[in-house]
Amino acid sequence: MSEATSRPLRIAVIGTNYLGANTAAGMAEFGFDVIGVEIDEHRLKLLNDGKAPLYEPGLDPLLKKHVDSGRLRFTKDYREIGDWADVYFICVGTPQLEGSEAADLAQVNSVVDMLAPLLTKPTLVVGRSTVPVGTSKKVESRFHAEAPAGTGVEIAWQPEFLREAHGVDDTLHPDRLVFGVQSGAAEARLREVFATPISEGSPVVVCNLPTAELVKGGANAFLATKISFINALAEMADASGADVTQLADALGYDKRIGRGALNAGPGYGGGCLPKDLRAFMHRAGELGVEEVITLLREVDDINQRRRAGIVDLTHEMLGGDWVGKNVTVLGAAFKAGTDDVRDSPALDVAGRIQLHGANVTVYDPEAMENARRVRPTLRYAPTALEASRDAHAVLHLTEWPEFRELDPATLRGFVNNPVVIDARLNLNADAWRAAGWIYRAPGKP
Ligand SMILES: NC(=O)C1=CN([C@@H]2O[C@H](COP(=O)(O)OP(=O)(O)OC[C@H]3O[C@@H](n4cnc5c(N)ncnc54)[C@H](O)[C@@H]3O)[C@@H](O)[C@H]2O)C=CC1
Ligand SMILES: O=C(O)[C@H]1O[C@H](OP(=O)(O)OP(=O)(O)OC[C@H]2O[C@@H](n3ccc(=O)[nH]c3=O)[C@H](O)[C@@H]2O)[C@H](O)[C@@H](O)[C@@H]1O
Repeated sequence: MSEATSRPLRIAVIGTNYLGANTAAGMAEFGFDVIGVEIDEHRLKLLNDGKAPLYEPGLDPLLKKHVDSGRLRFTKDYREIGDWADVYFICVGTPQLEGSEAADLAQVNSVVDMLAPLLTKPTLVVGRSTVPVGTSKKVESRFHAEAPAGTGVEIAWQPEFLREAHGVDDTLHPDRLVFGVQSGAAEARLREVFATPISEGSPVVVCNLPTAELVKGGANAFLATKISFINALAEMADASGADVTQLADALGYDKRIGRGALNAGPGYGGGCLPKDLRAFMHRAGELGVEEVITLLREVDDINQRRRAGIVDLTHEMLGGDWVGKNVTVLGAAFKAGTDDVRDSPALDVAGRIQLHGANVTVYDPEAMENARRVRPTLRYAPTALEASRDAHAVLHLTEWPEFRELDPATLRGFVNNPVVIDARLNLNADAWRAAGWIYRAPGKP
């Protein structure tokens, strides 16, 4: 409840795809009145029908529940939120800038363009998008200069750590809340907004704006580093006959290390870790902290090497010849549980192999539509079995449970050549070998 008016808080969520759709639904679930602002007509229509614009387990029912209850609606018209909300959350995209490693802040700037002129009363604008350190102060200067309310518009930054495929749970039950604030009033307002998870035990870190911005970039840089570290150990395992999965299990028991983000595989992808690591390096360069770039450059290089390594191994398993060879790619999403194909290792590998001249057929349980849109020249099949027809090599590149449940004996009947490359190290090697397959998994003997 707003203390002043005894009505539920009013929350505006600007930009409602992966981050924003989860945020808007979560805010409604916390009991607030929510308006989501989205400029993409297709997403807007889906959202107003109570449907998520993406595949995210549990999000459709939550959206539907609150669209139906009237607590949540979506619009493209900023006039509906001007002077309406108690808190404005900025959740627009910050992709990699074309031709640079920097973050592209055009969407954040477009929010300021449209929102600032509509704010005539004091209010709180909270950034949730991932931005380079220093961005929030620039956003603040613009609001102060361009909003009729001037310095009455207060800026806070509250980075979000949700993982796709776990978006709803991570939004409702965050493992931590980071409030980058400049006043006790802003902290109090954020504590009011997140009262439910705080009462359930989510820890809160209250800090200044640059710390909040750096926490987010730092978290993703650390995750990327951990993944590349285990992938470097996979290279060591390949060179020495060790098993990287057992290695990860044994390292993970050390509480200081932990087992999370230690699954070796085709490297990290998605709409966040790759571009956030690069934006972090770029910003470090601007700030003159070159050592950070030296540290993280290798993380990115190892990640790229994983994709190239899978292509090389496929070439080797095809007898060193691409021509006339059929390659099946199981998986298109950047990880299981999502239809997101942004910077997906699976699609990248598929595209590289196609460029070499092989015929590539892709199957994914959820990401076919998105994959077709970004890689229209690849072939697509409606099932894993169909995709494997006449294959000379089958590549397991996204760890969907249905791939682990495939019967290798049945699949054996579909292919030309029983070669499987388990880049996710997630199939039952013994079962595949017993069914007559040549099973290879980078990092495993
Ligand atoms: N995808 C994820 O799981 C997470 C993303 N983040 C960060 O959150 C931010 C958003 O990420 P995504 O949702 O993945 O991005 P996205 O690019 O998928 O979605 C951004 C949405 O904002 C809309 N938009 C752009 N400009 C707008 C404007 N001026 N007004 C209203 N809507 C506008 C777009 O149409 C789009 O629907 C990024 O900074 C990302 O790094 C943070 C945590 C998790
Ligand atoms: O900033 C963001 O947007 C989000 O980025 C990641 O979330 P997400 O991209 O959804 O996916 P992760 O589960 O972290 O996986 C990222 C990539 O690393 C790969 N990965 C992950 C874990 C692992 O052990 N090994 C590994 O190769 C995944 O397959 C995937 O390609 C972070 O985990 C979130 O905390 C963060 O909020």
